[in-house]
Amino acid sequence: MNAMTQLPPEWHNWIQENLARGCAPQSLIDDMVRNHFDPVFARAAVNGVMSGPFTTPAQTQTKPVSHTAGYVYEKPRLHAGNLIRTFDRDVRIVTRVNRPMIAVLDGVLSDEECDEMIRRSADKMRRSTTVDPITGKHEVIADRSSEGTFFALNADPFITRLDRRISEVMNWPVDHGEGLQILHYGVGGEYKPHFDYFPPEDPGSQVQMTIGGQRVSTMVMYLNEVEEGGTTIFPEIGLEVVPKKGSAVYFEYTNSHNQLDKLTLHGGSPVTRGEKWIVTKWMRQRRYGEAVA
Ligand SMILES: O=C(O)CCC(=O)C(=O)O
Ligand SMILES: [Fe+2]
Repeated sequence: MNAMTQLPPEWHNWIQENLARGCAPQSLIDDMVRNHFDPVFARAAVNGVMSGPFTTPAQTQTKPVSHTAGYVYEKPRLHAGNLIRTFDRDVRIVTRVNRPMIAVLDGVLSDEECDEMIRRSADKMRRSTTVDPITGKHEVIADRSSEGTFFALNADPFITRLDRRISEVMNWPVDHGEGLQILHYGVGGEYKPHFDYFPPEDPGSQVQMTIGGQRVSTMVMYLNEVEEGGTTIFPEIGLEVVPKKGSAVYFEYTNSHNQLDKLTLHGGSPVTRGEKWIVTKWMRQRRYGEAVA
């Protein structure tokens, strides 16, 4: 039998989900090889997902990245004005940075929605097992530390409502969005500075971008108050956003010429007291799930 050298979308999700749960990368590569993937390809695919922001904080590494010089700032996708009216909620813009394009938004989620999101995620992490997408067999991986989970687009009416509101706030089509990704940090938990876009020189980036193209924008929503630490940091410009339940930080980094804005380097600083729950939305250039040749 020929080894597989194309990454089907279900395997892309499978790698993403299991890395987010803290599975050892080598165990995922071994599983893929057992399922007839070419070993070199399997390693590139897992590395590619790892170099994206799907990894748990402990696995994240910064690496030198080269970028297009002279990023051209176009008209922001985010609405002008101080208030964004979505179909079911008004969201207030409290701070804007123009270069890079960053905004802090108030009231993206209600307190009840934040609580519900945490409840559902904690439940999901408890129940999580690894599912082999070919055999459908569920397996519990012993070395997993449940750090994150995600909700497929339009998973149920609650998620659908949030996906719709978030797409209106980000002013980008709902079907260009990846599923909502939840991350939980305890004391000491951090997310080292990284880019949310796929650096073109990383071998795994090509694999990532076969589905929906490059990422264009991010919104990180805070689900709880963090006692101390846990700010979202933008080291290139010295900005720190303090988590506030229901608020969010939004930023854009890919323009219509496919240039990438390296000033959007960002991370989550260590939580020094309490805990931190966030939900992140990443938007793609095209419909997510739409493969390109
Ligand atoms: O934890 C944070 O504040 C940043 C999270 C982040 O960078 C991401 O989810 O891509
Ligand atoms: Fe990020």
